[in-house]
Amino acid sequence: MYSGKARAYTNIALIKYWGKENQELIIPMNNSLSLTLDAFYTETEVTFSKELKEDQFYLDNQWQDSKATLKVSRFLDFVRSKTDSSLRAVVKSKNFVPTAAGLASSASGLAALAGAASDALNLNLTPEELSRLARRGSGSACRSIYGGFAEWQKGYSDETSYAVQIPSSDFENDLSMIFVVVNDAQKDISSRDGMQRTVETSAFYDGWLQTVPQDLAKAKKAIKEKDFIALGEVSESSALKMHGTTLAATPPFTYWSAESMKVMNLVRQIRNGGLPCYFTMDAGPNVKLLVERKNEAALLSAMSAHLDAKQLVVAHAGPAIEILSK
Ligand SMILES: O=C(O)C[C@@](O)(CF)CCOP(=O)(O)OP(=O)(O)O
Repeated sequence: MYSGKARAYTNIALIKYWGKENQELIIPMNNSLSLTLDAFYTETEVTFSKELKEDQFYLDNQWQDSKATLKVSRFLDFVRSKTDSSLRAVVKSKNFVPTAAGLASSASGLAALAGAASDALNLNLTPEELSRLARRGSGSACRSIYGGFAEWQKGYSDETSYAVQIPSSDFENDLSMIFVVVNDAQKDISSRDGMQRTVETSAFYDGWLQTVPQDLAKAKKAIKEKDFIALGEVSESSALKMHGTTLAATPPFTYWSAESMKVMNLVRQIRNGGLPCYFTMDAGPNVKLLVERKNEAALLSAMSAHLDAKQLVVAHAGPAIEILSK
């Protein structure tokens, strides 16, 4: 029996990953940049054993059926192919997210899985190698190997596509991210399906892609100069352009609900009132607010005048993946 355990934190992209150049290898169309957060993390334990006839996946102590297990078992197949092993595994994952629903991320889950599996098999991977491995589970997971700011360098092959830490002289600790949990969530299209449909059919996709390199450069410059306004502006713009591509897909779709729009307009209103704050969104209706830590309380009170305080979850910069003693 070989077992391993890891804890990995979620990350939110400021410059979005939205589309694959290679589905099988999960090579993205563009580089992306994220902030790892402390509020949500996944702890995963993996035990490979020759006694097992098939992989078993438990999430928060609930056995998961084959559909829910798809990303996990595909990832384990990949690990087995890399290590010439045929051993099946029991995977036990626990998501540590505040009560608010829908905040767990596949990024922390697949990153924790990669960490636990490599620990179980004593692969002793470098962060770059672990990032490359996690990418095969889920693209955004490759960024959760690092704390603070990370850049996923798209590369052009399995070997060259992985994330690296962005030096930031602690700027991440000047920031807060407030998750606004939106309750009118309709059944979402998964990020994997949403980006595939967009790449294949959206008239706006190329326009989005052309703007990414300059946005990435702006974001890295803003981090280097600790320029919050510049980072907020380029992050909000990146999210809006990414989501704009879905409207021109066939069939068109959007992750924005009526409440999402209300929150976005509220952020603009508060910003125009003089409090620097920006928003970003991913493959769901929840809205993530970016604000300087010194203005976190002011933004929280401005938002709670319009929203139920239970919908607001505060996060700060989070650490790198942790391999936990078995
Ligand atoms: O995180 C970002 O950069 C932007 C998104 O969150 C926007 F929704 C996409 C994340 O996609 P992911 O779940 O990693 O897809 P996979 O590679 O098909 O598993």
